[in-house]
Amino acid sequence: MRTRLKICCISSIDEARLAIRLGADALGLVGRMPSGPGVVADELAAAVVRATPPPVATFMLTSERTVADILAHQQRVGANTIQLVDAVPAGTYAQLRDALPAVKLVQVIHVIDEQNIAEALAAVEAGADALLLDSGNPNLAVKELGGTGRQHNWLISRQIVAQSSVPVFLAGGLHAGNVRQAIEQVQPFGLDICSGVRTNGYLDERKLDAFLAALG
Ligand SMILES: O=C(O)c1ccccc1N[C@@H]1O[C@H](COP(=O)(O)O)[C@@H](O)[C@H]1O
Repeated sequence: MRTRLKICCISSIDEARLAIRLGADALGLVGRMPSGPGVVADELAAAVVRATPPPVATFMLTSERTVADILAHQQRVGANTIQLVDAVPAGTYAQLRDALPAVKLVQVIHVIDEQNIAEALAAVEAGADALLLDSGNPNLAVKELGGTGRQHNWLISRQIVAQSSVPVFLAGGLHAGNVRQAIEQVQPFGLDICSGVRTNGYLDERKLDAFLAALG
């Protein structure tokens, strides 16, 4: 099966159109975060969502952790997928699903050590529709919740993919030079990339072309 591609940190409608033209299956729109280079205003994220045709998916990245705040963020942006970049309390997925039955829920797991395998499987058990394995560190005083440009331990990611009953995206420091190895080693459902296809913060057509060529 073809490895799906999500292009993250979309910062304009032009970037969205470029990503779609080159074959993106999904676009990522980064909401308010404690750190990271990809944040955009909710109004801009909402405009990108409105300009994105099906079947391209729109992922709203949220660092909110209460159901009320996540729902409020979703109402401002209108994306069809919520990407939870931080851990959420038990019961959150069920409450979100009741409120937004058509919206998919993707839980980010920041892969630091083998304990993250149990964390990932618990998120699946609790009702996440998909997992996204990234390289942040939510334990820092100023949390890193993604957009690090760093690769993590893919041996752990491979174990999560092997044991997950839902699709798993791989993120974190991907670029044209390591994407082939990422696919072979981790065997994810999809790839998620931000800094590896950007120059000075802007989506770079040549880097994206090179990434896609390496993807095969
Ligand atoms: O990009 C950000 O600013 C960001 C901030 C907080 C959470 C997630 C963020 N972006 C996501 O991080 C992954 C990995 O980025 P990279 O490829 O390592 O630069 C990216 O795909 C976005 O989903």
